Amino acid sequence: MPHEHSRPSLLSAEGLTKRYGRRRRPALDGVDLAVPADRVVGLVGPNGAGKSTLLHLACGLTEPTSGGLRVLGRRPAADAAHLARVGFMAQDAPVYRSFTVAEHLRLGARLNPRWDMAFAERRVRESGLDPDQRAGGLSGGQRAQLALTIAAAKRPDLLIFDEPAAALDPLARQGFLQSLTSFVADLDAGAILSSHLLADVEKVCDHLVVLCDARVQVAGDVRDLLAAHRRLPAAEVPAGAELIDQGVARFAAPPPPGYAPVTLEELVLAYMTRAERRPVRAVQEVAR
Ligand SMILES: Nc1ncnc2c1ncn2[C@@H]1O[C@H](COP(=O)(O)OP(=O)(O)OP(=O)(O)O)[C@@H](O)[C@H]1O
Repeated sequence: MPHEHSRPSLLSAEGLTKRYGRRRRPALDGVDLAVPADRVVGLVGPNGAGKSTLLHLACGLTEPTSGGLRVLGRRPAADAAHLARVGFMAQDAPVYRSFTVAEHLRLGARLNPRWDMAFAERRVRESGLDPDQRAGGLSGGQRAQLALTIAAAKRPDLLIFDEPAAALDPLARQGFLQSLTSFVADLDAGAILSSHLLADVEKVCDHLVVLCDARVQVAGDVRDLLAAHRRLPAAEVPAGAELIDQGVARFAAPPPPGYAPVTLEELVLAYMTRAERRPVRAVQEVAR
């Protein structure tokens, strides 16, 4: 994380709210978030939590109902130059089924001013893809590799992935995550990756955002979060600690010795369980 002070934050949101219809519950409800530069962010949360909505807002695919969002210091998709700085890989790695692999690369070159054809062709070779094969005939893993290559060949400063590896078998997933990690390092880029697969998040991410019930439950660098949370042996909560759920507590200051550390999975589950037990909106509605 060497450029923290010289680069704008990856993502910052203030009171970010998105409703898809006036009568519907908001998909995002007053989200405040500040993700520093140069992070690989794991965005996790249950189905319907608002993860895709947040990623679509970040790419400029949809507009907020209220509140503000900045990506790399600017309004999402502010202009063509800003669009070129963000690579997006949507759920299920969509590709043009009737286009060949090589045609995808040529299309990428026409659409993206910073396109790196040498990189794209090398990646296609390295992933064993046949340039003449139509994308409709690729396996899920091959399609994911093609979509990742296209996103990275834009040479973006931020790569955004919406559940990129969900449909892949363990071997294809491992290859995909290795490619993702090496692209992020080579491009010197940040990345945001939504996933239900906590083991994947643990492998590749250094920053975590837990989104449940349209709100951020906890966010921070994984190292700091793990350092601040401990497992409590009994129901008694020591001074300076807040019980989250599932016997996991957050300490305001470095925890005293004697408490067992938590895994990332335990930490995420504690916040998800708390949000499920005590939905913020339910509490607000009772108070009205
Ligand atoms: N285009 C849309 N029109 C109407 N409602 C939508 C639309 N997109 C999302 N929603 C609703 O917004 C809420 C959040 O959905 P979103 O897809 O952002 O969640 P998610 O966390 O990505 O879920 P998942 O993990 O299942 O992909 C859900 O209630 C969903 O039904």
